[in-house]
Amino acid sequence: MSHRTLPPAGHEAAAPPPATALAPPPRTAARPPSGSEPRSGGEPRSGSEPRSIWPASAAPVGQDDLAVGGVPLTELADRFGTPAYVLDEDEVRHRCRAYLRTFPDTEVYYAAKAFLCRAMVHWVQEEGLGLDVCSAGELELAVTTGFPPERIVLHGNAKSPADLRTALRLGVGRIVIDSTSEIARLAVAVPAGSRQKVLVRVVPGIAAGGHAKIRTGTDDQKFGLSIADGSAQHAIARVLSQPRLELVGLHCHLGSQITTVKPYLSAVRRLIGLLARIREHHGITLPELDLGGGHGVAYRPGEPALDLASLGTKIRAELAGGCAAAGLPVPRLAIEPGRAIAGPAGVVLYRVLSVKRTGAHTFVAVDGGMSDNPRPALYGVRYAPRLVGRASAAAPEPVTVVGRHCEAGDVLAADAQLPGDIRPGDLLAVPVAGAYHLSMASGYNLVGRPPVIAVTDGHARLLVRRESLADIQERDIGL
Ligand SMILES: Cc1ncc(COP(=O)(O)O)c(C=O)c1O
Ligand SMILES: N[C@@H](CCCC[NH3+])C(=O)O
Repeated sequence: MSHRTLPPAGHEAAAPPPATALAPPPRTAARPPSGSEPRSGGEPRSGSEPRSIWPASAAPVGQDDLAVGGVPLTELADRFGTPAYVLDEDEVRHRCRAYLRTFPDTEVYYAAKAFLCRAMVHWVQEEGLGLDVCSAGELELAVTTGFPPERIVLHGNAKSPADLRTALRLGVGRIVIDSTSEIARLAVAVPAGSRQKVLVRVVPGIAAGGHAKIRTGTDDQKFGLSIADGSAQHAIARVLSQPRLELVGLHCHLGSQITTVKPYLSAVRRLIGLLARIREHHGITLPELDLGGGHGVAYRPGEPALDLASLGTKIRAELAGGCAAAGLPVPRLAIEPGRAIAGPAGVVLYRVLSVKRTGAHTFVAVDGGMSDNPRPALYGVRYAPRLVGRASAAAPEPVTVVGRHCEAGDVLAADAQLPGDIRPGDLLAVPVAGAYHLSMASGYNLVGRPPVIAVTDGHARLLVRRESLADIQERDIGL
């Protein structure tokens, strides 16, 4: 389906919540690709029915190839080279729609840090989502692409003067206060006669998230203001004393890659408690509650994923019950999914450059690495690459897929299963590559960042070109 023929944004908002979790509704009759596995959305399916971690459009082509968005991956590798990131536009759009259907009456902000480019800005806007940004860079890219600034929320634990200036100049809808030192700094920058809507990011004291480095709901980390030690309450009082700041609500983001609903419900309870105390002390009722993102997806067959339908139903029930008990009106809800929208829509293609068999391991080295995907090195996460473009009768063997960088820790997929005859020249495809790969890419070893290619309806188009040596050299102005 081309995006030109899509219904207008919000068109499907009145439909009943889907039976699926983060999965898009069924669109094609394509069979899941061979060797595939649970859907990253973790949607409930009957019994032992196989589920896929690939985009819903993924379909086998002949004996050995796989098409995504109707385009064979071997064709993409030949045309655009490797490494290359492939983004299934329909998958992104359907994930946006699944959110809007599951969370009616909610502001759904796509978290741009997961992955942003101009096309992504268009897709998210056309589907009717807002945008969560955390720098002047993300903000400028979005607004200069035409995204309405009033539907943007700005985050950051250490917003620079340029971030704040840009936010005020462009007129962002909301700024999330993350520290007390930011309050006066922001207030003086707001032009006389106007008011900036703000939320205060609070730390509810809840441990959740896929790895210690990405848990942000507890007191022992850098984000937000603690409810337990009173910093949140103190910041709220300071904000309320600033006439140029309009406090519209509370924000919390528990962490990332959360696969159960329970921590979100605990957060709702604690935030309602704080809303009640704010009304008691300050006589005001805050109208908004932003629960952040963090919705987990499966990266490998059998891994758990957050059930979006259950999240939607249970959050609404908790909010309604808790507010009724506290005598508060139900605030307008906001959420900020990043990974669950972009992650499963992406596939990365690598070419095998060498295969080394040591005593204990087989190392399959490819032409990318930790410079385009630092996640395994950062969090020890695992991926499930597969061979495409060559039929192999060899039995699968455990291998370690490594990158090309000068680090022994440059691992892309530990304990992966690939055919025993894997060899240089083979093409590997890794699913669930759309979030936090390229957005965290580095310039290590000056290899240049890979391109991003959109696929839809059997067509491929370049969204972001490969970073060339000329790009790299241009920045280095010499002596
Ligand atoms: C404030 C905030 N909102 C939303 C997100 C998006 O998180 P995720 O991509 O896990 O949904 C993040 C990143 O963890 C974040 O820091
Ligand atoms: N970058 C992390 C998650 C942190 C998200 C940003 N707060 C990941 O790759 O999983």
